[in-house]
Parts: sequence; C-alpha cells; structure tokens
Amino acid sequence: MSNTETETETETQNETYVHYHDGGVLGKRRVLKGKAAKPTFDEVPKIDMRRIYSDSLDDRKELAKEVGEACRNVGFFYAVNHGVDEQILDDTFAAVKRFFDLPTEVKMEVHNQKTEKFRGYEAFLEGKLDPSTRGDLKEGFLMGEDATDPSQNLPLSTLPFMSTPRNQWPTHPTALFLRPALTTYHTAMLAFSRRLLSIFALALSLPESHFDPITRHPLTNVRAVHYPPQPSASDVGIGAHTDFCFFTLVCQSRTTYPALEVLNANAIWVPVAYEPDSFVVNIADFLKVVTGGVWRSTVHRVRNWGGEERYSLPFFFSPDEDARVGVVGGFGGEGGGEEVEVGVGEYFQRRLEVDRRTHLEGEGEGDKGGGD
Ligand SMILES: O=C(O)CCC(=O)C(=O)O
Ligand SMILES: [Fe+2]
Repeated sequence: MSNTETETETETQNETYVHYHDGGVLGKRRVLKGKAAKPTFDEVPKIDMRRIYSDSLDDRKELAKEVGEACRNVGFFYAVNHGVDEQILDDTFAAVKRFFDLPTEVKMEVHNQKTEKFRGYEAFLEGKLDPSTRGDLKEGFLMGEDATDPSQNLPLSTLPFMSTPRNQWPTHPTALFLRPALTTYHTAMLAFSRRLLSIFALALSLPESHFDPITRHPLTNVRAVHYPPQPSASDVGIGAHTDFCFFTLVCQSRTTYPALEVLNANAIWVPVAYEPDSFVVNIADFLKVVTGGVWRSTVHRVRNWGGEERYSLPFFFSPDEDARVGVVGGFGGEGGGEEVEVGVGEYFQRRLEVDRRTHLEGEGEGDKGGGD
C-alpha cells in the first residue's frame, strides 16, 4: 500500500522520481528497484530508551551506540519505554481532539497568520508542502517556547528577542483548556529532549554536555495536528519534507493503517505504524549540519487513507535562536562535503516562511533538482 504511485512521483524514460520539499527548494530522488537498488533500510528500528535515565555512563553509552546507528542508517527510530508520563500524553490528545472539534470561528481567533512565528491555528489546506497537491489535508495548532510565560518555567531572559510573548491562545470560554494541556506536554517533552540531546552527543563521541552552550534557551515547538481521513489517493496529510530543527519527537494516535511514511535511499516509502508507548524520533536539518550530512534529515510525509481520524503531536527541538551551528570535529568531509555553518534563527525563520507563506501568497518555489 505504501508504494502506490502518487502524484508526487514522476516518470521519465523509465525512470521514476519521488519529489520532496527541503526548505524552500524541491528535491527529487530516483526510485531504484531490482539490481539498481542500494542497501538501505526497510523498517524503522525500535530502541528501548530506559537507559536514558540510568546513572551509569556505560548504560547511556550503550544506548547512544544504538541511537547513533539508527541516525546514520535511517534518520528515524521509535523511542520505546521513553518514561514520559502516559497520562500527560492521553490528556494532551484528548485536549487537542476537543479543540479541533470546536467551531471554526473559535479556532480562527488565533489564526497563525497573525504572528511572525506562525504560532496559533493553521486551517485545512493552508499548508502545501507538495505543490502537486491541493494542499496539506490537515489542521494544526502551533505553540512554543515563551520565556515571558510563567507557566512554562523557563529561565527569565533579558535578551530582546525573548522578552515579548510569542504564543497566541484562544480566549473563548470553550477553548481555555488548550493552553494548560499543551503547556504541560511542552514541558514534559522539553525535559525528555534534553536527555536525548546528551545521548546524541555521546553517539557522536562528544561529551554529554557538548550541546549545552547552544541550547541554553532552545527554540521549541509543539504542533498539534489533526488529519481527517483523506477522500482521494492523490491527497496528502503533509507533503514530503525534511524538518528544520535539531530533531523531532512525534507522538501519534492509534490508526489501523500506518499514515506516517519515510523515504529510504531507493526512494521507497517505508511505513511508520503506530506503536504503543513510543515516540517516533527523527533527525532534522541542524543535526545533519552538525554531522556534515553523516546523520540523515530523512524525508517523510503523512497520508491518512485508512478512513480514521488521526492526531499527532510533533515536538520540534532546535538550538538557541541566536546560535550558529557548524560541523563538529571529526565529521568534516565524511558526509559528502556538506560543511556549512548556519545561523539557527535565520534558517528557522526562512524555512517557516517558505512553509507557511509560499502557498498563501502564491510565490514560486525553486527546484534544486539532482536528488540524493
Ligand atoms: O504527523 C506526523 O506524524 C508527522 C508530522 C510532520 O512530519 C511534521 O509536522 O513535520
Ligand atoms: Fe515533519
């Protein structure tokens, strides 16, 4: 089912390509089958995360070894036994379902186009990561770090870009429950992310605290998403893309058919089925930069064609907005010469604007072609 041809694939002289969206530019990858196929993954590995809480450095290093292999070979893994309170996850799903069930006018009070960082409500078909579709068949709500919000318990900051409120919250009496629910989820996922970041550092043979200086006030986002069942095979819940953060943790609701899919090196879509008590973790653009491309910012998409409502709660963890990231020692060259230094805030905002504005304002998009 996951290999069914869609409009995101094109065929030229017996060559089929899968197209994806990679930060404002379109990429493409050739479908390789039979003898032409390269060694690549055909499933997403499951990693038992209990050792993340161990006091023994040896345990954490052993976990880091497994994590490093998954990041190198796949760019995605299931974090099983993550230890984040299941009640918080259940309560968050219940709250977001309740929010998305509210009348459109209640949700549109906090339309994301009202804020520079596109926080708030994103309506159906407003996102359009795959230009060959009518738009992403999803609605969402984006919130994130806000040092001025006492309920987030973040260190207070005098940095100018952190001294103004950043989120939009609905004020309608029927929607007030959303704010505490998403804030609780954000806080829990942030704590887990910090532990995971130290495991990523170990996996890169760095001290656990290596990324601390660039994650003092990290950019973090929760995007609650609702994907209704898609009426047509040519629809997409979210078009093929890479994520523009350090890494993403996705909590997905149970559906019978897998909706999330990741693209392997042969341009075959690999399904990521719902797994109880697990997050799906994926490497994103900044970790690709840090590793010179050795770790993959893997292309993925969502197609919700099993006839059920689907909800997901991606948590995006980025470095500090005022940080610069470049390749860490030892990785230069290994990943194919992708040694670039990136200003986190600029890169993040540029990609956010491409993802959120292009379609609505009718701007064109470049095509970097080539593929990888
Ligand atoms: O809903 C999902 O499972 C993934 C969503 C996603 O890829 C994103 O929001 O970047
Ligand atoms: Fe994504």
